[in-house]
Formats: sequence, C-alpha cells, structure tokens
Amino acid sequence: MSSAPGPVRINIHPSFEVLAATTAARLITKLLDVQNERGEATVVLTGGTVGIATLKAVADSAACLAVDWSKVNFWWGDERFLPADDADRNARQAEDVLLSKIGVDPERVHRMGSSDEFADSQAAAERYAQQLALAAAAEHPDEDPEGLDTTAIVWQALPRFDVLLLGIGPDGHIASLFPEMAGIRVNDALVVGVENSPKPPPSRVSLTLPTINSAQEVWMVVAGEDKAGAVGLALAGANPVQVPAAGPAGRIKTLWLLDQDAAAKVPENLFLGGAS
Ligand SMILES: O=C1O[C@H](COP(=O)(O)O)[C@@H](O)[C@H](O)[C@H]1O
Repeated sequence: MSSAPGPVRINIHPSFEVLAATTAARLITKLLDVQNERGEATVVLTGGTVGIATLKAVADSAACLAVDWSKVNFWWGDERFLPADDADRNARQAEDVLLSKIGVDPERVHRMGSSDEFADSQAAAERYAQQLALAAAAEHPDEDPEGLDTTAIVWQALPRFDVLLLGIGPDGHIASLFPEMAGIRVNDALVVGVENSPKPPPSRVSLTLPTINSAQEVWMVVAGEDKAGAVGLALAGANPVQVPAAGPAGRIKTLWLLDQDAAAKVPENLFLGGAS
C-alpha cells in the first residue's frame, strides 16, 4: 500500500441534476466493467444530498438493469449512529432510493451498526472493522482472519474497494471526519467512532482516511456554492487535518465530480491539466 496515489481528475457539470445523473451513469458503467473483469464489484457509499441523489439517479436510469446487483458488495464510508430505522441514517436513505428497488444479495450489504445494536459508536466501529477483516480474509483465503490485526493498519484487513464515493460538507468534512477533530488524525485503525460531531447527530461511525485511501478509485461528488471554499482549499493542497477533503486519494485515480457552483473556487491552474 506504499505506492503513490493515482492522478487527480476534475469534471465540472452545469447543475446538481446533471452531476447526479452523470455520476450515476459513471457508477453503472464502472460496476459493469468491474463485473466483466472480476465477476463481482465493490462500492463504498456516501450519504448526503448529492450522494443520495446519485443513488436515486442510478435507480431511475434505464441502464440500472444492466448491472448484476446480486454481485455488488456495498459498504458505507460513514453512518449516523442512530436507531436502524431512523430516516437520517445513510443506510436507510440508500435503502429507500436504491437498495430496495434492485436485487441485492443481503449478505453483500454491509451496513454500519446502529444505536439499538451497540452501546456506543466506538463499539459499532470495532465491529465494522471486524466485518471488513472477514471480507478481506474471504478475498485472500490463504490469510488467517484470527491473525489479522484490525487495530493497526494491516492492508490485508481491507477488502478491495473498486469505487468509494464521498461527499463533502461546507466545513470540508468527508465521511464523518471533521476538521481538527480526533477522527481525521487516526492512522492506526480502520474505522472510528466519532463523538461530538459538529453536524448532527453528534454520534457517528466513519472509515478512517487510510481506509478511504485504500480504494482503487475515490470519487468526490460535490454540489452547491456553500462547498466552493472547501473544494478550492482541498484542491489547492490544504492540510487534511484542517480540511479533511484534501486527504482522499485513490490508488488508481481520484475523480472530483462537481457542479458549477461547487467548482467556483477551483484553482485555475488545475483546469490546465495540472492536477495530476
Ligand atoms: O453528514 C454527512 O454529510 C456529508 C455531506 O453531506 P451534504 O448533505 O452536505 O452533501 C456526507 O458526505 C456524509 O456521508 C454524511 O454523513
């Protein structure tokens, strides 16, 4: 996992609706391509406005039926630590707009733990790290899952993520990693429990930045003028502790998929191909 991350590419779309529709089209095509090559594909979902709008656009697309959804593995980048059926849960929203409408294999849908299953967000985080390690062990059957140390970053403890979707908040947060808070600094765990989140609800569960950066492709999907400052700082190379959105980097590539409003402060030199 020490290899350098792949190039950064920026795509700007005229509106929120076009962004959601084209991201959905990209995702469908990506999953199809990966299934053609490997038989199954793995996506890490995000919550948030454009993240959920993208999933709805997948469901609404005629091309949706081209994917064999029973051979797609679903994970989440973060979750609000709430009861399982709470309408604010990222998994519940994904279920409502997409997962309930396609033929998923329930064993491949890996939701983060809820507050009616776990005493606190850290316990849910530790369980999710174990689930990741089990999935990784199934991908590498020669490894002994008992021997995997999920409290340290052991890359064999992560399954392959083909695409990892992220939204960002106006403060620059990604998943549930907020500026200057403990979670964004964690590099010795796969998943963290987050308390006192500045955005409600206060308790959350999140993949850590090293786990996010294990993905083959990271897609930053962002809409709205309230995100323009954070996008501009992230692409200008801010410190991820101050601007978490500056941290994600896919192993093969990082795609920034923006609407025009969110792109208002992208540094000009990056439009000239300087973002690689
Ligand atoms: O709370 C969250 O917020 C971010 C961004 O959401 P948005 O509504 O401002 O687009 C999202 O990426 C994250 O998954 C979610 O838990």
